[in-house]
Amino acid sequence: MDTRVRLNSRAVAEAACQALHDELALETKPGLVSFVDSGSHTDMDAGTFLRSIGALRPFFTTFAELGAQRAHFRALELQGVRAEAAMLDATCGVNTHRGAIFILGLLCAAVGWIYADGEVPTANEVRRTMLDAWGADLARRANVARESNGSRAAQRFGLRSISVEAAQGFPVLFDKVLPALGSVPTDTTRTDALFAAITVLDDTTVVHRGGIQALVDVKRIARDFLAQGGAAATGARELLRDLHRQFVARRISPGGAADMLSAACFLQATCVASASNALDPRLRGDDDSLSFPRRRESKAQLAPA
Ligand SMILES: CC(C)(COP(=O)(O)OP(=O)(O)OC[C@H]1O[C@@H](n2cnc3c(N)ncnc32)[C@H](O[C@H]2O[C@H](COP(=O)(O)OP(=O)(O)OP(=O)(O)O)[C@@H](O)[C@H]2O)[C@@H]1O)[C@@H](O)C(=O)NCCC(=O)NCCS
Ligand SMILES: Nc1ncnc2[nH]cnc12
Repeated sequence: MDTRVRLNSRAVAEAACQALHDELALETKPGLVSFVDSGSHTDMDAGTFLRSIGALRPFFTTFAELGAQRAHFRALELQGVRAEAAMLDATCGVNTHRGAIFILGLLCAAVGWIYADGEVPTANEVRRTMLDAWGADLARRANVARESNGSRAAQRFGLRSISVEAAQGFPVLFDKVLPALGSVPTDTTRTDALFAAITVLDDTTVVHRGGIQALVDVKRIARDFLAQGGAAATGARELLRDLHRQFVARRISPGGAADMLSAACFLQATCVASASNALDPRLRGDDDSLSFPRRRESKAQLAPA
C-alpha cells in the first residue's frame, strides 16, 4: 500500500482563505475591519476583504504547487506580484492583503514543498523549509529600499519590516503568535494571539498611519492588555471595545499584526504538532492532486540554482 502523503494544493489554498476569513470574522479587533465595522479605515469594509479573499484563492493553490516543484524564489516573487494585482483589481485599488499575500504565499509554498517530500508538515519544518529553500533570496532583498509605505517607515525609524521578518524566518509569527493561538483556537485565543503580535511587531502600517509614537503606544497597550489577563479576563469585552474606540480616534490600524494572526491560523490548520499525529483528511491528496516520490536529498540541493 502506498502510504506516502500527497499534496492537495487546493486544500492548502482553502486553508489560507479560511485563515484570512477567521481573522476578518474576529470581532472587536483594535482599529481593524470586521463584519461589525470598518475600524480606522474609510476605504474598505468586510465586503472589500471578502472580494480580496475570493480573488486570492487560485494564487495560493499555485504557491503550494510552486513549492512542490521546488521553484526558485523568482517564481514566487512573480506569483506574489500577480496576486497583488488581482487583489487590487478585486478591491478597486485598496490594499487589503499585501502583507498576507507575502507571508501566506511563502507558507503555502513551504507546505507544498514538504508534501512533495511525502511528509506531513509541522510548523518547525515549514519554517526550516522556507529558510533552507528561499532564505538567501529573502535575506538579499530584506534591506533593499522600496517606494512603499512600509519600506519608507522601516528605513526612517530603523524598524524590522515585513521583509526583515521573512528573512529571519518570521520569529514573531512562530515564536509568539502561533503559541498564543494554541492548539484549539477560539475567539479568546485569536484575540490574545493578535495582541501578542502587537506587543512585538514593528508594524509599519501603524507607523505609516499614526507615526512612530503610535507604534510605541500600541505595543504598550497590548502588553498591558495581556498582563491584565487578556481576552479571558473579567471585563475584557468592554476593554476591547474601549481600545477599538481609541485606535479609531487616532486612525491607527495594526494591519501587519492582523496578517500575523491569519498566518498563525493557517499554520494551526495545516500543520500537525508532530509528524506522528493524525492528518486532517481534507489536506490529503486523494483526488487528482500532485503526488511525488519521497526524496532523500537536502532541500538546498533540490532548489534550482
Ligand atoms: C514585500 C512586500 C510585502 C512589500 O512590503 P514593504 O515593506 O515594501 O511595504 P508595504 O507595501 O507597506 O507592505 C507591507 C505590508 O505588510 C504588513 N506589515 C507591516 N509591517 C509588518 C511587519 N513588521 N511584519 C509583517 N508584516 C507587516 C502590512 O500589511 C497590512 O496592512 C495593509 C493595510 O495598510 P493600509 O495602511 O490600509 O494601506 P496602505 O496601502 O499601506 O496605505 P494607504 O495608501 O491606504 O494609506 C494590509 O495590506 C495588511 O496586509 C503592510 O501593508 C511586497 O509588496 C512585495 O515585495 N511583493 C512582491 C511579491 C513577493 O515578493 N512575494 C514573495 C513570495 S510570496
Ligand atoms: N481586518 C483587517 N483590517 C484592516 N487591515 C487589515 N489587514 C489585514 N487584515 C485587516
